[in-house]
Amino acid sequence: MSLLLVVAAALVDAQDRVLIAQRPPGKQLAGLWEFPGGKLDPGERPEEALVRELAEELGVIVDARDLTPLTFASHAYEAFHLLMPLYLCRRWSGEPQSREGQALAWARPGELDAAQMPPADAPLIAPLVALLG
Ligand SMILES: Nc1nc2c([nH]c(=O)n2[C@H]2C[C@H](O)[C@@H](COP(=O)(O)OP(=O)(O)OP(=O)(O)O)O2)c(=O)[nH]1
Repeated sequence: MSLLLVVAAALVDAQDRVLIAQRPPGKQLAGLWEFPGGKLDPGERPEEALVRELAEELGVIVDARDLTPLTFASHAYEAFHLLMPLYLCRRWSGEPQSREGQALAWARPGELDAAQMPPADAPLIAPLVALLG
C-alpha cells in the first residue's frame, strides 16, 4: 500500500461559498470538481505546499497562519491510499483565477454534489455544510 499525502483548501468567501476547481481532461479523475491543492514536494511542510499550490493554481497569496485544519479525507484508490487534510481558508489576497486552464466555481456547501467530485471528497461535504450551511 502506498500512502499519498495531498493537501487541499476550502477557500470560503464572504457569502460562505467554497471554491471548487474542475480537473482538466487527460488527468486522473478528469471532469470532477475538487478542492484546490496538490501533492507535497520533497521536504515541504503541508501548509507550505498548500500556500504554493494556491499561488500556482489560482494566483492567490495565502498566509499559512490563515489555514485552519477542518477535516480530512482517507480513501483507498486502486493505485494508492489518499490521505488529504482539508484546511479552511477565509483570507487571501488576489482574486482567484484559473492559472492552469481549470474551470472554477463558487458553491454553497449544500449545493456540492458528491457524484461530481472525486470519491475521496464525498465525506468532506458534511463538515462543510455543518460549518457553513
Ligand atoms: N487537489 C485535490 N486532489 C484531490 C482531491 N480529491 C482527490 O481524490 N484528489 C486526488 C487526485 C489526485 O490523485 C491527487 C492530487 O494530486 P495532484 O492534483 O497534485 O496531481 P495530479 O493527479 O493532478 O497529477 P500531477 O500533478 O501528478 O500530474 O489527489 C481534491 O479535492 N483536491
